[in-house]
Amino acid sequence: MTHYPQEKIKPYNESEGKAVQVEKMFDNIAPAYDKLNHLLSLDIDKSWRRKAIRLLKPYRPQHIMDVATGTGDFAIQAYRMLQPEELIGTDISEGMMNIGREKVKQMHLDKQISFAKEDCTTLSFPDNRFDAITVAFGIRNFENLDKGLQEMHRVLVPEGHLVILELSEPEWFPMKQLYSIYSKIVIPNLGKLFSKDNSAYTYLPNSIKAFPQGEAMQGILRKAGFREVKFKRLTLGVCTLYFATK
Ligand SMILES: C[S@@+](CC[C@H](N)C(=O)[O-])C[C@H]1O[C@@H](n2cnc3c(N)ncnc32)[C@H](O)[C@@H]1O
Repeated sequence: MTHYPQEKIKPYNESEGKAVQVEKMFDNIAPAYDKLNHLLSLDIDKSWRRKAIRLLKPYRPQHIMDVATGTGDFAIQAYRMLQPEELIGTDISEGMMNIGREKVKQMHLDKQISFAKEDCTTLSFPDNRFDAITVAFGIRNFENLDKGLQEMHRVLVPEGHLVILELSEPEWFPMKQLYSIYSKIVIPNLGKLFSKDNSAYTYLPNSIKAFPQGEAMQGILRKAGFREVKFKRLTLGVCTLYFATK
């Protein structure tokens, strides 16, 4: 098991474990999360989500788990585009999922989309349970990335697919320079203002910076047992989309 730099980047302090702090942080920012998410990404996150889900369409997955589902935006979009028999959103933050539960109820999708508290590094599901797994902006927060990926591999059916969206640091001019200013000034200040959490939106760019991206992440996915691992940089590298098969 390798340990990666982002596993040491924690929201609040050095003493508590990362998962405990991440759960607290998301419970804390849950009421502001949706608004801030769309504001900080200038709504581009919506097109990233659609692009990611489109990759699954040809395989018509019927049993889907959306890991780190948070307030459910990815799960809702996936349900609309794929119409699976079953869609379970899992997360460690009940605060985030409660917002998601309320949203799906209002959309009359509460029979189609369910939520369950699950830490992705120790899933309670049996082997070969899902045809597809999706994770949007979640894996960067795992306390143990290798374990999380191994668990997702275990509960996928053979030939099942994993789709990951994760924020990344642009490597080239001019986006590298623009992103640098945005992540040092705009994200922490707007984040603090809207979420009232002084650390969460400093943790965000710091954890993005430390997280393995592109070819490095491709290697980590292969090590967890995935094959045909592909990735695509979106919006000049602000986000990276990974697609892998069990
Ligand atoms: C940035 S939010 C993303 C929410 C949603 N996927 C979206 O696209 O808006 C990250 C979520 O990951 C969850 N999370 C962090 N570590 C996790 C873990 N080990 N297992 C499951 N969920 C986790 C957090 O609680 C949080 O709700």
